[in-house]
Amino acid sequence: MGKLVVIEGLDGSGKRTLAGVLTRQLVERGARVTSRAFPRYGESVHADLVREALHGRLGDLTDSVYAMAVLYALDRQGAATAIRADLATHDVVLLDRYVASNAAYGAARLHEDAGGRFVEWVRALEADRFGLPSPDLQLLLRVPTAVAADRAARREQTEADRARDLYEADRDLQQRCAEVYDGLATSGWLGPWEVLDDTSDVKISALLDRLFCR
Ligand SMILES: Nc1ncnc2c1ncn2[C@@H]1O[C@H](COP(=O)(O)OP(=O)(O)OP(=O)(O)O)[C@@H](O)[C@H]1O
Ligand SMILES: Cc1cn([C@H]2C[C@H](O)[C@@H](COP(=O)(O)O)O2)c(=O)[nH]c1=O
Repeated sequence: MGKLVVIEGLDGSGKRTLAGVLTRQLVERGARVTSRAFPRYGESVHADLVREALHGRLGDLTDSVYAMAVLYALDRQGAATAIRADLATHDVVLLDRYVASNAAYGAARLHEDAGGRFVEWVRALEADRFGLPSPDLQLLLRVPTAVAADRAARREQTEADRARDLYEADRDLQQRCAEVYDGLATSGWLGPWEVLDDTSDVKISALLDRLFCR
């Protein structure tokens, strides 16, 4: 049975970049690795609805933190069988965002913290009710909010179809989200966490030791 490793962090923090670095390093060491990113834009109707909502095209649906969270959760539920199948055939299944993104962004939108009602509601919905596999390790890519915002802004100018969405453009939301992420990591929400200060910080051998108890 493979290990489910999740990368979490703010918009523009470098999660996708880190997923690439980690995948290369793990493959070089002979691990069978597969990766996915949530939301699954272009693959799931729920993810596509999320994208429309994040760009203000679904009326007042975006205003509802709970409605948005249900869309994200349904996208993940639709991938649960595939994730389990991946875990059966790979050493590492790497996810760019998972359940903790829902907890962090929703709680931040509601001005709640990691110990608040919303975070517990997400856990009950996605872990208990939908039965999504628990992560073996959650990596929090913790870069300063201003750095993440600058990277997201630069990417908007250099990549097609990457206009910043409503969450990405909201610096106060991102700041509160960073605080909720810190709380989730400190409390070991949904499983173990490791905090990385930047992509250069990845100690791949330590990570492998931790994952495979060597
Ligand atoms: N360590 C780094 N130093 C400088 N630039 C970086 C670094 N990591 C990523 N970037 C750049 O920052 C931008 C955002 O990176 P990336 O797409 O990996 O972030 P992300 O966290 O996956 O973003 P999102 O959640 O918004 O999709 C990209 O243009 C990427 O090339
Ligand atoms: C998976 C997931 C994401 N979010 C938030 C985080 C981002 O601001 C947007 C879209 O994600 P992307 O990485 O920029 O494509 O949605 C969330 O609130 N809940 C989730 O489950």
